Amino acid sequence: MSKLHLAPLPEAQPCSGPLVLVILDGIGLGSRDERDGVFISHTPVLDALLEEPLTVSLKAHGTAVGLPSDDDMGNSEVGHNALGAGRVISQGAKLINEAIASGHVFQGEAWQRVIQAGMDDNTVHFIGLVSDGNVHSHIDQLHALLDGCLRAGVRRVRVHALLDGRDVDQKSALRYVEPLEARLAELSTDGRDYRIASGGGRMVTTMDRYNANWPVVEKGWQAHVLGQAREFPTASEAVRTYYREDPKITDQYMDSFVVADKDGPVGPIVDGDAVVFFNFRGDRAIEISKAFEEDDFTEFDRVRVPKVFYAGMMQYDGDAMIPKNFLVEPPIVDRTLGEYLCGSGVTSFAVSETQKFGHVTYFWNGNRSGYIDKNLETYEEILSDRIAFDLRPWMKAAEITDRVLEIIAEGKHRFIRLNLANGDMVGHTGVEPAIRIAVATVDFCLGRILEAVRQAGGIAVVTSDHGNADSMWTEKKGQVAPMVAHTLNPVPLIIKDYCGANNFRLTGVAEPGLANVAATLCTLLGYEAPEGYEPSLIGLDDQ
Ligand SMILES: O=C(O)[C@H](O)COP(=O)(O)O
Ligand SMILES: [Mn+2]
Ligand SMILES: [Mn+2]
Repeated sequence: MSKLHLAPLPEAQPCSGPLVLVILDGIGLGSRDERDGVFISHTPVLDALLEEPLTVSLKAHGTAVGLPSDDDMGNSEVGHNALGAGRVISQGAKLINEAIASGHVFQGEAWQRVIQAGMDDNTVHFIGLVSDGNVHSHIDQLHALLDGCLRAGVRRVRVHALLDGRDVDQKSALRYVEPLEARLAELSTDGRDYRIASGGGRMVTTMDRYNANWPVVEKGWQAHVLGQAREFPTASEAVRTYYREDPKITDQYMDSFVVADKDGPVGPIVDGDAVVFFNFRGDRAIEISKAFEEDDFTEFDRVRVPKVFYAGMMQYDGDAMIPKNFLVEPPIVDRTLGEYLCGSGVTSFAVSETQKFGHVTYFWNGNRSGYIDKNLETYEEILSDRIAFDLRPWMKAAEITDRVLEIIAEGKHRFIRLNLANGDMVGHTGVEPAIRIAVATVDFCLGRILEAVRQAGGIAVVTSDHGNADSMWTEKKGQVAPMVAHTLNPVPLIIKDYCGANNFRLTGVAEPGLANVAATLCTLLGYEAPEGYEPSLIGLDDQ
Protein backbone atom coordinates (compact mmCIF):
# COMPACT_ATOMS: atom_id res chain seq x y z
CA MET A 1 0.00 0.00 0.00
CA SER A 2 1.26 3.43 -0.88
CA LYS A 3 1.08 6.39 1.48
CA LEU A 4 1.60 8.97 -1.23
CA HIS A 5 -1.47 10.62 -2.57
CA LEU A 6 -2.52 13.27 -5.05
CA ALA A 7 -4.57 16.41 -4.41
CA PRO A 8 -7.60 16.80 -6.68
CA LEU A 9 -7.54 19.64 -9.19
CA PRO A 10 -10.44 21.78 -7.89
CA GLU A 11 -11.58 22.91 -11.32
CA ALA A 12 -11.48 19.46 -13.00
CA GLN A 13 -14.71 17.74 -13.93
CA PRO A 14 -14.79 13.95 -13.61
CA CYS A 15 -14.65 11.78 -16.68
CA SER A 16 -16.59 8.53 -16.91
CA GLY A 17 -14.23 6.78 -19.35
CA PRO A 18 -10.68 5.56 -18.71
CA LEU A 19 -7.37 7.25 -19.38
CA VAL A 20 -5.48 4.98 -21.79
CA LEU A 21 -1.74 5.49 -22.31
CA VAL A 22 -0.45 3.81 -25.46
CA ILE A 23 3.34 3.53 -25.64
CA LEU A 24 4.46 2.86 -29.18
CA ASP A 25 7.89 1.45 -28.37
CA GLY A 26 10.58 2.57 -30.79
CA ILE A 27 8.34 4.90 -32.84
CA GLY A 28 10.05 8.27 -33.09
CA LEU A 29 9.62 11.35 -35.24
CA GLY A 30 12.30 10.93 -37.87
CA SER A 31 13.66 12.55 -40.98
CA ARG A 32 10.45 12.01 -42.99
CA ASP A 33 12.26 10.47 -45.95
CA GLU A 34 12.94 6.98 -47.23
CA ARG A 35 15.17 6.14 -44.25
CA ASP A 36 12.34 6.78 -41.82
CA GLY A 37 10.42 3.52 -41.35
CA VAL A 38 7.60 5.31 -39.52
CA PHE A 39 7.19 7.89 -42.27
CA ILE A 40 7.22 5.41 -45.17
CA SER A 41 4.87 2.88 -43.57
CA HIS A 42 1.10 2.92 -43.87
CA THR A 43 0.03 4.87 -40.77
CA PRO A 44 -3.28 6.63 -41.41
CA VAL A 45 -4.18 6.66 -37.71
CA LEU A 46 -0.92 8.17 -36.51
CA ASP A 47 -0.87 10.65 -39.40
CA ALA A 48 -4.30 11.94 -38.41
CA LEU A 49 -3.37 12.06 -34.73
CA LEU A 50 -0.32 14.17 -35.42
CA GLU A 51 -2.67 16.86 -36.74
CA GLU A 52 -4.52 17.00 -33.42
CA PRO A 53 -4.27 20.26 -31.43
CA LEU A 54 -2.97 18.60 -28.25
CA THR A 55 0.20 17.31 -29.88
CA VAL A 56 3.76 17.93 -28.71
CA SER A 57 7.07 16.42 -29.63
CA LEU A 58 9.10 15.19 -26.67
CA LYS A 59 12.80 14.85 -26.17
CA ALA A 60 13.48 11.21 -25.38
CA HIS A 61 17.25 10.91 -25.30
CA GLY A 62 20.37 12.21 -23.60
CA THR A 63 20.13 14.56 -20.66
CA ALA A 64 16.31 14.67 -20.91
CA VAL A 65 16.26 11.08 -19.62
CA GLY A 66 19.23 11.27 -17.24
CA LEU A 67 21.95 9.99 -19.58
CA PRO A 68 25.46 11.46 -19.56
CA SER A 69 25.16 13.53 -22.74
CA ASP A 70 22.92 14.41 -25.66
CA ASP A 71 24.95 12.04 -27.83
CA ASP A 72 23.30 9.16 -25.95
CA MET A 73 20.23 7.71 -27.62
CA GLY A 74 17.23 6.91 -25.51
CA ASN A 75 16.31 3.43 -24.41
CA SER A 76 13.46 1.61 -22.77
CA GLU A 77 14.82 1.66 -19.24
CA VAL A 78 15.50 5.36 -19.03
CA GLY A 79 12.43 6.18 -21.14
CA HIS A 80 9.97 4.22 -19.05
CA ASN A 81 11.66 5.40 -15.84
CA ALA A 82 11.12 9.01 -16.92
CA LEU A 83 7.55 8.35 -18.04
CA GLY A 84 6.68 6.61 -14.79
CA ALA A 85 8.56 8.84 -12.35
CA GLY A 86 7.84 12.28 -13.78
CA ARG A 87 11.37 13.53 -13.19
CA VAL A 88 14.78 13.33 -14.84
CA ILE A 89 16.83 10.91 -12.79
CA SER A 90 20.58 10.44 -13.23
CA GLN A 91 20.80 6.99 -14.71
CA GLY A 92 23.23 4.09 -14.30
CA ALA A 93 25.40 5.11 -17.23
CA LYS A 94 26.02 8.48 -15.62
CA LEU A 95 26.35 7.31 -12.02
CA ILE A 96 29.01 4.76 -12.92
CA ASN A 97 31.04 7.27 -14.90
CA GLU A 98 30.95 9.51 -11.84
CA ALA A 99 31.85 6.66 -9.48
CA ILE A 100 34.80 5.76 -11.69
CA ALA A 101 35.96 9.36 -12.02
CA SER A 102 35.82 9.92 -8.26
CA GLY A 103 37.38 6.54 -7.51
CA HIS A 104 34.34 5.66 -5.41
CA VAL A 105 33.76 2.45 -7.33
CA PHE A 106 37.11 1.09 -6.11
CA GLN A 107 36.49 1.96 -2.48
CA GLY A 108 33.36 -0.10 -1.88
CA GLU A 109 33.33 -3.47 -0.16
CA ALA A 110 32.25 -5.33 -3.28
CA TRP A 111 35.30 -4.23 -5.26
CA GLN A 112 37.56 -5.09 -2.33
CA ARG A 113 36.16 -8.60 -2.30
CA VAL A 114 36.60 -8.89 -6.07
CA ILE A 115 40.25 -8.00 -5.96
CA GLN A 116 40.77 -10.13 -2.87
CA ALA A 117 39.93 -13.15 -5.02
CA GLY A 118 42.55 -11.95 -7.46
CA MET A 119 45.13 -11.52 -4.69
CA ASP A 120 44.43 -15.03 -3.46
CA ASP A 121 45.58 -16.31 -6.85
CA ASN A 122 42.12 -16.95 -8.09
CA THR A 123 40.73 -15.36 -11.23
CA VAL A 124 38.69 -12.19 -11.57
CA HIS A 125 36.10 -12.59 -14.34
CA PHE A 126 34.23 -9.81 -16.09
CA ILE A 127 31.12 -10.76 -18.05
CA GLY A 128 29.20 -8.18 -20.07
CA LEU A 129 28.43 -6.39 -23.26
CA VAL A 130 31.52 -5.06 -25.03
CA SER A 131 30.41 -1.93 -26.89
CA ASP A 132 29.93 1.76 -26.36
CA GLY A 133 26.14 1.54 -26.83
CA ASN A 134 25.71 2.94 -23.31
CA VAL A 135 22.34 1.21 -23.00
CA HIS A 136 23.40 -1.84 -21.00
CA SER A 137 27.11 -1.13 -20.58
CA HIS A 138 30.03 0.94 -21.77
CA ILE A 139 33.35 -0.57 -22.81
CA ASP A 140 35.24 2.36 -21.21
CA GLN A 141 33.86 1.26 -17.86
CA LEU A 142 35.25 -2.25 -18.41
CA HIS A 143 38.63 -0.76 -19.27
CA ALA A 144 38.52 1.29 -16.07
CA LEU A 145 37.84 -1.85 -14.04
CA LEU A 146 40.72 -3.64 -15.76
CA ASP A 147 42.98 -0.75 -14.81
CA GLY A 148 41.68 -1.15 -11.27
CA CYS A 149 42.73 -4.81 -11.33
CA LEU A 150 46.18 -3.81 -12.53
CA ARG A 151 46.59 -1.24 -9.75
CA ALA A 152 45.41 -3.72 -7.14
CA GLY A 153 47.88 -6.37 -8.28
CA VAL A 154 45.37 -8.90 -9.61
CA ARG A 155 47.32 -11.50 -11.54
CA ARG A 156 44.65 -13.37 -13.50
CA VAL A 157 41.71 -11.76 -15.28
CA ARG A 158 39.29 -13.25 -17.77
CA VAL A 159 36.76 -11.29 -19.83
CA HIS A 160 33.63 -12.97 -21.19
CA ALA A 161 32.71 -10.72 -24.06
CA LEU A 162 29.11 -10.45 -25.18
CA LEU A 163 28.90 -9.02 -28.68
CA ASP A 164 26.46 -6.19 -29.30
CA GLY A 165 25.43 -5.27 -32.86
CA ARG A 166 22.08 -4.03 -31.53
CA ASP A 167 22.80 -0.75 -29.76
CA VAL A 168 25.70 -0.13 -32.15
CA ASP A 169 26.44 -1.06 -35.78
CA GLN A 170 25.40 -4.58 -36.68
CA LYS A 171 28.91 -5.81 -37.45
CA SER A 172 31.07 -3.72 -35.17
CA ALA A 173 32.35 -6.39 -32.76
CA LEU A 174 35.96 -6.11 -33.85
CA ARG A 175 35.90 -2.39 -33.14
CA TYR A 176 35.68 -3.30 -29.45
CA VAL A 177 37.21 -6.78 -29.28
CA GLU A 178 40.51 -6.00 -31.00
CA PRO A 179 41.47 -3.03 -28.80
CA LEU A 180 40.32 -5.03 -25.79
CA GLU A 181 42.59 -7.91 -26.75
CA ALA A 182 45.42 -5.47 -27.33
CA ARG A 183 44.94 -3.88 -23.92
CA LEU A 184 44.71 -7.26 -22.19
CA ALA A 185 47.95 -8.31 -23.90
CA GLU A 186 49.59 -5.08 -22.74
CA LEU A 187 48.47 -5.81 -19.19
CA SER A 188 49.79 -9.36 -19.36
CA THR A 189 53.33 -8.63 -18.25
CA ASP A 190 55.15 -9.07 -14.93
CA GLY A 191 53.44 -12.38 -14.22
CA ARG A 192 49.98 -11.11 -15.06
CA ASP A 193 47.71 -13.10 -17.36
CA TYR A 194 44.70 -11.15 -18.65
CA ARG A 195 42.65 -12.61 -21.52
CA ILE A 196 39.25 -12.94 -23.15
CA ALA A 197 37.91 -16.38 -22.25
CA SER A 198 34.51 -16.68 -23.92
CA GLY A 199 31.71 -14.77 -25.53
CA GLY A 200 28.87 -14.78 -27.99
CA GLY A 201 26.16 -12.63 -29.53
CA ARG A 202 23.97 -11.01 -26.90
CA MET A 203 20.65 -12.28 -28.29
CA VAL A 204 21.77 -15.90 -28.15
CA THR A 205 24.20 -15.76 -25.24
CA THR A 206 23.41 -14.77 -21.64
CA MET A 207 21.36 -11.58 -22.10
CA ASP A 208 17.77 -12.88 -22.14
CA ARG A 209 15.17 -10.80 -20.30
CA TYR A 210 11.82 -11.25 -18.57
CA ASN A 211 12.11 -15.06 -18.70
CA ALA A 212 11.52 -14.95 -22.44
CA ASN A 213 14.10 -17.58 -23.41
CA TRP A 214 16.20 -19.20 -20.67
CA PRO A 215 18.18 -21.41 -23.09
CA VAL A 216 19.98 -18.16 -24.04
CA VAL A 217 21.27 -17.90 -20.48
CA GLU A 218 22.11 -21.59 -20.42
CA LYS A 219 24.29 -21.15 -23.50
CA GLY A 220 26.10 -18.32 -21.77
CA TRP A 221 26.59 -20.41 -18.63
CA GLN A 222 28.05 -23.21 -20.69
CA ALA A 223 30.53 -20.89 -22.39
CA HIS A 224 31.50 -18.63 -19.47
CA VAL A 225 31.36 -21.04 -16.54
CA LEU A 226 31.81 -24.51 -17.99
CA GLY A 227 34.09 -23.51 -20.87
CA GLN A 228 31.88 -25.33 -23.36
CA ALA A 229 31.32 -23.88 -26.84
CA ARG A 230 33.10 -23.87 -30.15
CA GLU A 231 36.80 -23.23 -29.53
CA PHE A 232 38.96 -20.52 -31.06
CA PRO A 233 42.50 -19.29 -30.38
CA THR A 234 41.22 -15.73 -29.77
CA ALA A 235 37.91 -13.88 -29.59
CA SER A 236 38.68 -11.81 -32.66
CA GLU A 237 39.42 -15.01 -34.55
CA ALA A 238 36.00 -16.31 -33.49
CA VAL A 239 34.31 -13.18 -34.83
CA ARG A 240 36.26 -13.23 -38.09
CA THR A 241 35.49 -16.91 -38.62
CA TYR A 242 31.77 -16.46 -38.00
CA TYR A 243 31.70 -13.50 -40.42
CA ARG A 244 33.48 -15.58 -43.05
CA GLU A 245 31.29 -18.66 -42.63
CA ASP A 246 28.01 -16.74 -42.78
CA PRO A 247 28.27 -13.35 -44.45
CA LYS A 248 24.72 -12.56 -43.28
CA ILE A 249 25.48 -13.08 -39.58
CA THR A 250 25.36 -10.00 -37.38
CA ASP A 251 27.01 -9.64 -33.99
CA GLN A 252 23.91 -9.90 -31.82
CA TYR A 253 23.10 -13.40 -33.16
CA MET A 254 26.65 -14.78 -33.30
CA ASP A 255 27.01 -18.20 -31.70
CA SER A 256 28.83 -18.52 -28.39
CA PHE A 257 32.53 -19.39 -28.32
CA VAL A 258 35.34 -20.13 -25.91
CA VAL A 259 38.96 -19.19 -26.24
CA ALA A 260 41.19 -22.25 -25.87
CA ASP A 261 44.91 -22.94 -26.00
CA LYS A 262 46.83 -26.23 -25.93
CA ASP A 263 45.59 -26.89 -22.40
CA GLY A 264 41.92 -26.34 -23.32
CA PRO A 265 39.52 -23.46 -22.53
CA VAL A 266 41.45 -20.60 -20.94
CA GLY A 267 38.87 -19.35 -18.49
CA PRO A 268 36.18 -21.59 -17.02
CA ILE A 269 34.89 -20.15 -13.76
CA VAL A 270 35.88 -22.18 -10.71
CA ASP A 271 35.58 -22.14 -6.91
CA GLY A 272 37.23 -19.14 -5.30
CA ASP A 273 37.01 -16.88 -8.36
CA ALA A 274 35.24 -13.53 -8.43
CA VAL A 275 32.74 -12.62 -11.15
CA VAL A 276 31.68 -9.09 -12.03
CA PHE A 277 28.76 -8.69 -14.42
CA PHE A 278 29.67 -5.27 -15.74
CA ASN A 279 26.37 -4.29 -17.42
CA PHE A 280 24.57 -1.58 -15.51
CA ARG A 281 21.07 -2.11 -16.89
CA GLY A 282 18.93 -4.66 -15.13
CA ASP A 283 16.48 -6.34 -17.49
CA ARG A 284 19.00 -8.48 -19.31
CA ALA A 285 21.27 -8.93 -16.28
CA ILE A 286 18.82 -10.48 -13.85
CA GLU A 287 18.61 -14.01 -15.23
CA ILE A 288 22.35 -14.66 -15.37
CA SER A 289 22.67 -13.14 -11.88
CA LYS A 290 20.09 -15.61 -10.61
CA ALA A 291 21.99 -18.47 -12.22
CA PHE A 292 25.06 -17.47 -10.21
CA GLU A 293 23.27 -16.73 -6.95
CA GLU A 294 20.24 -18.95 -6.46
CA ASP A 295 20.61 -22.18 -4.51
CA ASP A 296 17.30 -23.63 -5.63
CA PHE A 297 17.73 -22.67 -9.27
CA THR A 298 15.67 -24.78 -11.68
CA GLU A 299 15.68 -22.94 -15.03
CA PHE A 300 18.36 -25.22 -16.49
CA ASP A 301 20.93 -27.73 -15.33
CA ARG A 302 23.99 -25.73 -14.32
CA VAL A 303 26.04 -28.97 -14.16
CA ARG A 304 28.62 -27.31 -11.89
CA VAL A 305 28.00 -24.29 -9.66
CA PRO A 306 31.28 -22.69 -8.68
CA LYS A 307 31.49 -20.99 -5.30
CA VAL A 308 32.38 -17.49 -6.41
CA PHE A 309 32.03 -13.95 -5.18
CA TYR A 310 29.50 -12.52 -7.64
CA ALA A 311 28.85 -8.80 -8.05
CA GLY A 312 26.85 -6.75 -10.52
CA MET A 313 27.96 -3.37 -11.77
CA MET A 314 24.73 -2.26 -10.06
CA GLN A 315 21.96 -3.90 -8.17
CA TYR A 316 19.46 -4.81 -10.86
CA ASP A 317 16.43 -5.40 -8.65
CA GLY A 318 16.34 -3.69 -5.31
CA ASP A 319 13.26 -5.53 -4.02
CA ALA A 320 14.42 -9.01 -4.90
CA MET A 321 18.04 -7.97 -4.03
CA ILE A 322 19.48 -9.23 -7.30
CA PRO A 323 22.40 -9.45 -7.10
CA LYS A 324 23.32 -9.30 -3.44
CA ASN A 325 26.62 -7.54 -4.11
CA PHE A 326 27.21 -4.69 -6.53
CA LEU A 327 29.83 -2.06 -7.29
CA VAL A 328 27.70 1.09 -7.61
CA GLU A 329 24.42 2.02 -5.94
CA PRO A 330 21.61 2.16 -8.51
CA PRO A 331 19.69 5.38 -9.04
CA ILE A 332 16.84 5.91 -6.64
CA VAL A 333 13.68 6.16 -8.68
CA ASP A 334 11.16 6.88 -5.95
CA ARG A 335 7.80 8.67 -5.72
CA THR A 336 6.65 7.12 -8.99
CA LEU A 337 3.30 7.90 -10.51
CA GLY A 338 2.24 4.34 -9.74
CA GLU A 339 2.76 4.96 -6.02
CA TYR A 340 0.78 8.20 -6.14
CA LEU A 341 -2.07 6.61 -8.10
CA CYS A 342 -2.26 3.68 -5.70
CA GLY A 343 -2.17 6.05 -2.73
CA SER A 344 -5.07 7.94 -4.31
CA GLY A 345 -7.16 4.81 -4.92
CA VAL A 346 -6.87 4.89 -8.72
CA THR A 347 -7.33 1.46 -10.32
CA SER A 348 -4.91 0.61 -13.11
CA PHE A 349 -4.17 -2.05 -15.68
CA ALA A 350 -0.82 -2.60 -17.42
CA VAL A 351 -0.23 -4.96 -20.31
CA SER A 352 2.41 -5.84 -22.85
CA GLU A 353 3.97 -8.92 -24.37
CA THR A 354 6.90 -10.69 -22.70
CA GLN A 355 9.62 -8.66 -24.42
CA LYS A 356 8.22 -5.42 -23.02
CA PHE A 357 6.26 -6.65 -20.02
CA GLY A 358 8.84 -5.42 -17.54
CA HIS A 359 8.94 -2.11 -19.34
CA VAL A 360 5.36 -1.21 -18.33
CA THR A 361 5.75 -2.71 -14.86
CA TYR A 362 9.36 -2.93 -13.57
CA PHE A 363 10.84 0.05 -15.48
CA TRP A 364 7.61 2.06 -15.19
CA ASN A 365 7.70 1.62 -11.42
CA GLY A 366 11.32 2.77 -11.09
CA ASN A 367 12.97 -0.66 -11.49
CA ARG A 368 10.85 -2.20 -8.83
CA SER A 369 9.37 -5.65 -9.38
CA GLY A 370 5.89 -6.72 -8.32
CA TYR A 371 2.78 -4.77 -7.53
CA ILE A 372 2.61 -1.54 -5.57
CA ASP A 373 -0.93 -2.41 -4.51
CA LYS A 374 -2.40 -5.66 -5.72
CA ASN A 375 -5.91 -4.55 -4.84
CA LEU A 376 -5.76 -1.63 -7.24
CA GLU A 377 -3.47 -2.89 -9.98
CA THR A 378 -3.57 -5.66 -12.57
CA TYR A 379 -0.51 -6.52 -14.68
CA GLU A 380 -0.86 -8.88 -17.61
CA GLU A 381 1.80 -10.43 -19.81
CA ILE A 382 0.99 -11.81 -23.25
CA LEU A 383 3.62 -14.40 -24.16
CA SER A 384 5.93 -13.25 -26.95
CA ASP A 385 6.83 -15.48 -29.87
CA ARG A 386 10.22 -17.14 -29.51
CA ILE A 387 11.33 -16.40 -33.01
CA ALA A 388 13.29 -13.72 -34.82
CA PHE A 389 10.85 -10.84 -34.91
CA ASP A 390 11.47 -10.00 -38.56
CA LEU A 391 9.68 -13.29 -39.26
CA ARG A 392 6.65 -12.28 -37.15
CA PRO A 393 6.62 -8.47 -37.34
CA TRP A 394 3.04 -8.31 -36.10
CA MET A 395 4.27 -9.87 -32.86
CA LYS A 396 1.48 -9.91 -30.22
CA ALA A 397 0.06 -6.47 -30.97
CA ALA A 398 -3.39 -7.83 -31.84
CA GLU A 399 -3.57 -9.93 -28.67
CA ILE A 400 -2.53 -6.98 -26.51
CA THR A 401 -5.13 -4.82 -28.27
CA ASP A 402 -7.88 -7.44 -27.81
CA ARG A 403 -7.13 -7.50 -24.10
CA VAL A 404 -7.12 -3.70 -23.82
CA LEU A 405 -10.49 -3.56 -25.56
CA GLU A 406 -11.90 -6.10 -23.10
CA ILE A 407 -10.55 -4.11 -20.17
CA ILE A 408 -11.97 -0.86 -21.52
CA ALA A 409 -15.35 -2.53 -22.02
CA GLU A 410 -15.28 -3.93 -18.48
CA GLY A 411 -14.92 -0.38 -17.17
CA LYS A 412 -13.19 -1.31 -13.93
CA HIS A 413 -9.85 0.46 -14.44
CA ARG A 414 -9.40 4.22 -14.47
CA PHE A 415 -5.89 4.15 -15.89
CA ILE A 416 -4.80 1.67 -18.56
CA ARG A 417 -1.27 1.55 -19.98
CA LEU A 418 0.14 -0.66 -22.67
CA ASN A 419 3.29 -1.03 -24.69
CA LEU A 420 3.27 -2.16 -28.32
CA ALA A 421 6.73 -3.58 -28.93
CA ASN A 422 6.84 -3.87 -32.72
CA GLY A 423 8.49 -0.59 -33.75
CA ASP A 424 11.38 -1.35 -31.45
CA MET A 425 11.83 -5.10 -31.61
CA VAL A 426 11.50 -5.27 -35.37
CA GLY A 427 13.45 -2.02 -35.69
CA HIS A 428 16.38 -3.83 -34.04
CA THR A 429 16.43 -6.36 -36.90
CA GLY A 430 16.99 -3.67 -39.54
CA VAL A 431 14.84 -5.62 -42.04
CA GLU A 432 12.89 -2.97 -43.95
CA PRO A 433 9.93 -5.05 -45.26
CA ALA A 434 9.40 -6.36 -41.74
CA ILE A 435 9.63 -2.87 -40.23
CA ARG A 436 6.93 -1.64 -42.60
CA ILE A 437 4.62 -4.41 -41.40
CA ALA A 438 5.55 -3.78 -37.77
CA VAL A 439 4.74 -0.08 -37.97
CA ALA A 440 1.53 -0.63 -39.95
CA THR A 441 0.45 -3.25 -37.40
CA VAL A 442 0.97 -0.84 -34.55
CA ASP A 443 -0.98 1.82 -36.38
CA PHE A 444 -3.86 -0.52 -37.10
CA CYS A 445 -4.02 -1.60 -33.45
CA LEU A 446 -3.85 2.01 -32.34
CA GLY A 447 -6.93 2.68 -34.46
CA ARG A 448 -8.84 -0.09 -32.70
CA ILE A 449 -7.83 1.22 -29.28
CA LEU A 450 -8.83 4.80 -30.12
CA GLU A 451 -12.25 3.64 -31.27
CA ALA A 452 -12.75 1.77 -28.00
CA VAL A 453 -11.66 4.81 -25.98
CA ARG A 454 -14.08 6.93 -28.01
CA GLN A 455 -16.95 4.57 -27.29
CA ALA A 456 -16.11 4.55 -23.59
CA GLY A 457 -15.84 8.35 -23.47
CA GLY A 458 -12.27 8.22 -22.21
CA ILE A 459 -9.01 9.95 -23.04
CA ALA A 460 -6.17 8.42 -25.05
CA VAL A 461 -2.56 9.50 -24.71
CA VAL A 462 -0.23 8.22 -27.39
CA THR A 463 3.51 8.42 -27.01
CA SER A 464 6.73 6.43 -27.23
CA ASP A 465 9.80 5.84 -25.09
CA HIS A 466 12.45 6.47 -27.81
CA GLY A 467 12.92 6.15 -31.53
CA ASN A 468 14.09 3.14 -33.50
CA ALA A 469 11.98 2.30 -36.59
CA ASP A 470 12.22 5.98 -37.55
CA SER A 471 15.77 5.40 -38.78
CA MET A 472 16.31 2.13 -40.65
CA TRP A 473 19.60 2.92 -42.30
CA THR A 474 22.17 5.59 -42.77
CA GLU A 475 24.40 6.46 -45.64
CA LYS A 476 28.12 6.43 -44.94
CA LYS A 477 30.51 7.28 -47.76
CA GLY A 478 27.82 6.53 -50.32
CA GLN A 479 27.19 3.12 -48.74
CA VAL A 480 23.90 2.21 -47.13
CA ALA A 481 24.43 0.91 -43.59
CA PRO A 482 21.49 -0.64 -41.72
CA MET A 483 20.68 1.17 -38.48
CA VAL A 484 19.36 -1.27 -35.91
CA ALA A 485 19.89 0.86 -32.81
CA HIS A 486 17.62 3.42 -31.18
CA THR A 487 17.69 6.99 -32.43
CA LEU A 488 18.18 10.48 -31.07
CA ASN A 489 14.83 11.57 -32.49
CA PRO A 490 12.01 13.05 -30.46
CA VAL A 491 8.80 11.12 -29.91
CA PRO A 492 5.19 12.27 -30.21
CA LEU A 493 2.85 13.00 -27.35
CA ILE A 494 -0.74 13.20 -28.51
CA ILE A 495 -3.77 13.64 -26.30
CA LYS A 496 -7.06 12.60 -27.83
CA ASP A 497 -9.87 13.61 -25.55
CA TYR A 498 -13.10 11.69 -26.19
CA CYS A 499 -14.45 12.61 -22.77
CA GLY A 500 -14.96 16.34 -23.23
CA ALA A 501 -15.70 17.07 -19.58
CA ASN A 502 -12.82 19.56 -19.47
CA ASN A 503 -11.20 21.94 -21.93
CA PHE A 504 -7.54 21.12 -22.05
CA ARG A 505 -4.96 23.42 -23.58
CA LEU A 506 -1.24 23.14 -24.04
CA THR A 507 0.77 25.04 -21.46
CA GLY A 508 3.71 25.59 -23.80
CA VAL A 509 6.42 24.05 -21.66
CA ALA A 510 9.79 24.85 -23.20
CA GLU A 511 11.76 21.78 -24.32
CA PRO A 512 9.30 19.16 -23.13
CA GLY A 513 10.58 15.65 -22.56
CA LEU A 514 9.37 12.23 -21.46
CA ALA A 515 9.52 13.32 -17.82
CA ASN A 516 6.64 15.76 -18.44
CA VAL A 517 4.23 12.95 -19.25
CA ALA A 518 3.50 11.81 -15.67
CA ALA A 519 2.30 15.25 -14.56
CA THR A 520 0.25 15.46 -17.76
CA LEU A 521 -1.44 12.17 -16.88
CA CYS A 522 -2.21 13.59 -13.44
CA THR A 523 -3.97 16.58 -15.03
CA LEU A 524 -5.97 14.27 -17.27
CA LEU A 525 -7.03 12.20 -14.26
CA GLY A 526 -8.08 15.36 -12.41
CA TYR A 527 -5.17 15.64 -9.97
CA GLU A 528 -2.45 18.13 -9.19
CA ALA A 529 0.96 16.81 -10.14
CA PRO A 530 3.17 15.85 -7.20
CA GLU A 531 5.72 18.37 -6.03
CA GLY A 532 9.00 18.17 -7.87
CA TYR A 533 7.54 16.54 -10.97
CA GLU A 534 8.34 18.10 -14.31
CA PRO A 535 5.34 20.28 -15.20
CA SER A 536 2.21 19.09 -16.96
CA LEU A 537 2.04 19.85 -20.65
CA ILE A 538 -1.61 20.80 -20.36
CA GLY A 539 -3.83 22.96 -18.26
CA LEU A 540 -7.58 23.43 -17.94
CA ASP A 541 -9.31 26.31 -19.64
CA ASP A 542 -12.24 27.90 -17.85
CA GLN A 543 -15.37 26.23 -19.18
O1 LIG B 1 17.96 -4.64 -24.81
C1 LIG B 1 17.68 -4.31 -25.95
O2 LIG B 1 16.93 -4.99 -26.68
C2 LIG B 1 18.33 -3.08 -26.52
O3 LIG B 1 19.64 -2.97 -26.05
C3 LIG B 1 17.63 -1.85 -26.10
O4 LIG B 1 16.28 -1.92 -26.38
P1 LIG B 1 15.17 -1.40 -25.36
O5 LIG B 1 15.78 -0.29 -24.58
O6 LIG B 1 14.10 -0.91 -26.29
O7 LIG B 1 14.73 -2.53 -24.54
MN1 LIG C 1 11.73 0.84 -25.80
MN1 LIG D 1 15.05 -1.36 -28.21
